[in-house]
Amino acid sequence: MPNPYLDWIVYQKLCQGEIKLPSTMAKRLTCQYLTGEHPFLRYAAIKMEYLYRDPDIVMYYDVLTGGVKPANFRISKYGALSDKASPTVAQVSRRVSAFTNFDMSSAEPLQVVNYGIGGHYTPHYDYYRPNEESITDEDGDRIATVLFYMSDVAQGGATVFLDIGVSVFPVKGAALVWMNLHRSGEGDLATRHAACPVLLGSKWAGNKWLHESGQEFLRPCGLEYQSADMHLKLPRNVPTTIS
Ligand SMILES: O=C(O)CCC(=O)C(=O)O
Ligand SMILES: [Fe+2]
Repeated sequence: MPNPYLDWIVYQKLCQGEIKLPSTMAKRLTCQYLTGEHPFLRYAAIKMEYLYRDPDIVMYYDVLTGGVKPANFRISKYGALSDKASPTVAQVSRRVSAFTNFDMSSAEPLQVVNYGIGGHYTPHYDYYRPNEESITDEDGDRIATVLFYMSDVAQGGATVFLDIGVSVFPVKGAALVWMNLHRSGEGDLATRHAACPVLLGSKWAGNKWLHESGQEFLRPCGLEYQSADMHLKLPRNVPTTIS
């Protein structure tokens, strides 16, 4: 486990956007317009930007153009919406499949969350740790996370990856996508992440967790297994001076 004191310092620095990626990683990051056969992509190419490689963390811009609005009849801090709930929710799923190319039949319902001032989420993994009970065994683990930013946040509210030193500040209408599992199916320890406190404004986010089942041909599994000490080899981006 990471040193809790250093972890706290790194968290704070990432939340303030003060940790830069090493140039070896920055050089590997590309931007492109996603085009393809899917009707949604033919209608409008999506801008995608790699924010990290292996684990791949990708931002897709303008994927929600006014599509999801919080309902005015029920405002709560948290809600899960199935595709059957409304055509808009089903449309979000279709859009995710258009830009990720993943199969949506094993995905969880869209989880919509609102963080007020001070709202945050402490560091965690989205996949099930070996000692945790899986809620959907038959569909496998959460292979990827799709995090929609449904609002801009005036200040704070970044999504940060503590062990690889990545900060992502919310951009309304964008979706952040990352792979949680190695190709072998084991959880990737480098995906440990947190939501930073909202300092000003409010943050609306939507989570869509994609599961392994149905992706066999879309993302073939690999044979390399994660060794027990793999986390020790992560490219840690711990600041060298602590003030
Ligand atoms: O809202 C965020 O930035 C991250 C949320 C998150 O990690 C989660 O809901 O699992
Ligand atoms: Fe998460």
